[in-house]
Amino acid sequence: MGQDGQVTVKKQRPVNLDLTTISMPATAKASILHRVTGVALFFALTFVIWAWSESLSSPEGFEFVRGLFTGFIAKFIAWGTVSVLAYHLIVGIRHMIQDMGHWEELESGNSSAIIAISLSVIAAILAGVWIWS
Ligand code: HEM
Repeated sequence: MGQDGQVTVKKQRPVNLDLTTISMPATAKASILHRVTGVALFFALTFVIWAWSESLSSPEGFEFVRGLFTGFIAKFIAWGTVSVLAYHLIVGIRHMIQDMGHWEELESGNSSAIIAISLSVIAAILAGVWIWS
């Protein structure tokens, strides 16, 4: 406290807001990506719900949506949606296991984050093979 009763803070504190120079542990990366994929899923659902609705509206609508999925852009959106869902699901399951009191220590938290991210990368590769083959 200063003499005037106000909280005094050192003015020249080091501040680093440059994300590119901040070294983040795997747990932090997993957490940030989980939020990013949660928001991405929300927007991806507009495409999924539209495609569902259109394909169920009529036989022509079904053929139209089926035709779309022969193109790269629709395939890429579908791959992105499946990959982002796989990540959010896998890291979400890790999150719920942590909520039950496991993998909260530095070592187990870190290794479970690396394993969850690795499983998601494998899932994204498999999704790509599935969609493009
Ligand atoms: C397509 C459907 C989904 C959408 C749009 C969605 C979206 C979101 C969003 C926006 C958040 C908040 C993230 C944050 O504030 O950090 C979140 C959190 C969460 N999601 Fe999802 N999610 C979906 C599906 C799932 C699934 C299938 C799981 C299964 C495990 C899941 C597990 C979780 C968990 C455990 C959290 C809490 C994370 C935390 O407390 O930091 N979500 N989700």
